[in-house]
Amino acid sequence: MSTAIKIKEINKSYGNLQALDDINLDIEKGEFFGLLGPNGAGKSTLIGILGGLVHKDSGKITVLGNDIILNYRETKKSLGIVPQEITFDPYFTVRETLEIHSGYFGIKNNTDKINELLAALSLKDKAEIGPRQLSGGMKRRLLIAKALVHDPEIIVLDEPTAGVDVELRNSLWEYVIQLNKEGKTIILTTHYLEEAEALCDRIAIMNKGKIVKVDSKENLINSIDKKIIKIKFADPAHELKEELIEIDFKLNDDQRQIEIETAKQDLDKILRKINDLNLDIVDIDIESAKLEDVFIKLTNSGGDDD
Ligand SMILES: Nc1ncnc2c1ncn2[C@@H]1O[C@H](COP(=O)(O)OP(=O)(O)OP(=O)(O)O)[C@@H](O)[C@H]1O
Repeated sequence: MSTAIKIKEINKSYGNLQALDDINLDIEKGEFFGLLGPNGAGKSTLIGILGGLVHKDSGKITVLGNDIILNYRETKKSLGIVPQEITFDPYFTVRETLEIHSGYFGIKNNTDKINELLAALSLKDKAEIGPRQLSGGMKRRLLIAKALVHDPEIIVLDEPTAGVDVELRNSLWEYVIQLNKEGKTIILTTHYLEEAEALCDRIAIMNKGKIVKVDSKENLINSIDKKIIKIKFADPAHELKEELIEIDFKLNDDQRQIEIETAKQDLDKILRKINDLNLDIVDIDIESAKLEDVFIKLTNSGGDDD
């Protein structure tokens, strides 16, 4: 794979606040890359620098080999950035907005691409109305369409599903997955960690202006030594209390269900102990660590509330 984006020693301060602190990151062509972090971690600042909206203090970024400052025009063509904040000119319809935006890239007749985007983002029947008449979720989809009219190689989605309902979220992901399969590089920031876990190949976790970890999703999840075992018994399992005395576990009120959080290597020992008691098991469920566990460990914060 060759490099799509190379970020080298990027620093950015706002007064006394160091929003980005020596950021180094390479994103390969064709990757589905996740950029995660709690509020204020610096994700949007980094994306703003990439898109030429925020001035970096130092460092260098190249996009498909082009320096973002020296080769500004080439960079713009390669990137489709969907920003977090929604802004539109209220005087133009959805279709006109997309036609005008195509014009910024020197694309004159872009009807096929515009129709493809309107269909893929379920905006077809809204094509002739103005952005003011769109709901929040529809506006966000128009923002995505706008970023893609020039068919960029690299697509950056900054919180694209905030305020988008589940059905449309799914169809949006289907479209983005298809673009990724066609070879487009996707960079995603999201606070929905289960979304990042389902979609991304590789993930960078940022916190307080720094990248605290970059790795494949599998390696990140495997780095957490945790299993959650849930077992349901046919009858109350009073005897477990004593048998599992040295293990941390939760037994529910009717004593018919037990939940144990354990290191992977203790799994076998615990299951044997339970088996030795000859309890009648009606259901068993073993859960692995989730991306959210990694996120919390590395940033000391939860995913959904930030
Ligand atoms: N224009 C600005 N002026 C001053 N401080 C800013 C500015 N933009 C961002 N910051 C600060 O820089 C830090 C990084 O903000 P940034 O928006 O990049 O974080 P983020 O990871 O995108 O957060 P979120 O998940 O909330 O979007 C925050 O502390 C923020 O308050």
